[in-house]
Amino acid sequence: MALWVRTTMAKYCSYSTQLPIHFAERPISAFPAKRLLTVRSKAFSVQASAKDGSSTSVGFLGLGIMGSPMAQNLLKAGCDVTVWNRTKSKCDPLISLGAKYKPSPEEVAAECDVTFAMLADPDSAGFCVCVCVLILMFMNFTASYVDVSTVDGGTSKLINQRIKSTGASFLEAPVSGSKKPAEDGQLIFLTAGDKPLYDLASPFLDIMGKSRFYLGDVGNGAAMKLVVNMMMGSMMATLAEGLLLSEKVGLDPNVLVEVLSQGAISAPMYSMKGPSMIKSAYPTAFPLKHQQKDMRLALGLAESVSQPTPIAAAANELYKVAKARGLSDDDFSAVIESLRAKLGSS
Ligand SMILES: NC(=O)C1=CN([C@@H]2O[C@H](COP(=O)(O)OP(=O)(O)OC[C@H]3O[C@@H](n4cnc5c(N)ncnc54)[C@H](OP(=O)(O)O)[C@@H]3O)[C@@H](O)[C@H]2O)C=CC1
Ligand SMILES: O=CC(=O)O
Repeated sequence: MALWVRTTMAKYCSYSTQLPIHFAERPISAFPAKRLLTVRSKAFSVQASAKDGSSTSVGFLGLGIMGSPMAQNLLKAGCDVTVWNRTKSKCDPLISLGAKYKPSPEEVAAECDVTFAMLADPDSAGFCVCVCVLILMFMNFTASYVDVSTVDGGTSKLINQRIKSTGASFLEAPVSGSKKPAEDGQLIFLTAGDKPLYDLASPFLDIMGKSRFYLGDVGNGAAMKLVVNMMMGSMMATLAEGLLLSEKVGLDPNVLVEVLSQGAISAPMYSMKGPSMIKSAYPTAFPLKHQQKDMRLALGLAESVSQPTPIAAAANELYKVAKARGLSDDDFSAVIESLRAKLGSS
């Protein structure tokens, strides 16, 4: 079946990095209407059993820095979890904790009542939906799909259309909070889309997170996440400037971090990241390439409504410089290196 789906999908979209463009261009009407065979009884049983989240099968696509601990928390809470990751080896620790494994995203979606996707960017999120859509149409008429990746609203709306065209329901639910909050089940979910699915998914969101916001129509969750991360990216760039300036004028940057922590502009991020930035250490919690992606998407959002965002635009340039210097996979706090280069202090 998986082979058939892949062959059929190849008619619609290639597996290249350009796939989401094909995905975007393909009209919904291109999908056949076989789902008229819909079997509704499963939907009712899913809704009934999911009140405490206990007997709903959960799929998880994408086991990177965030996806792995999120799936792990679901397993630890006793959920029935099936995983897939492009690099299979990242599934192994989850399998040893009791997760089931499927070799493709579409097989996870076919198998599970609710499938979560935690993928890198719009391209990879679009890819997974693209391959899942056909199988949902033919095999799992009552499935639900929750995308927790950070993507732009346009991508999220397309994913929503594609998933809805199968009869399945869709929730966008990007998260605020990094590696440690993911490990600790302390994420903040910024959700939008099908309200019944929000209710269905809430027990799982509550296992993985400390709070959840329901923001209405698809696109609002993505927009909220991008505004938050645009501000976070600018704040990090400001911290980098402050640390380097304090050093240049002979102050101890560690004292600056302490002063910041006691004043009106204190932020957990400054206290967490400042000390390691001073030591030029950037252990990755939030990869710099993802922060730059979020700045880019946020600037696109601002552009779409003619909102000036000059500070974020300037910060984005620093992340681009850092990427060009080979720091994509370091923590986003490595953005300080682009200023060190500029100021000639490294
Ligand atoms: N890290 C953080 O602090 C936070 C991250 N986010 C967002 O969450 C998402 C995931 O982040 P994070 O876990 O840190 O990222 P990682 O880079 O650690 O993981 C990315 C995941 O996407 C998969 N992937 C990448 N490209 C493709 C592709 N072309 N096809 C299929 N799968 C692909 C990777 O698979 P593989 O293992 O094979 O590479 C991996 O599972 C991003 O959108 C990020 O912006 C949100 C909040 C916090
Ligand atoms: O997206 C990153 C985060 O820390 O939130």
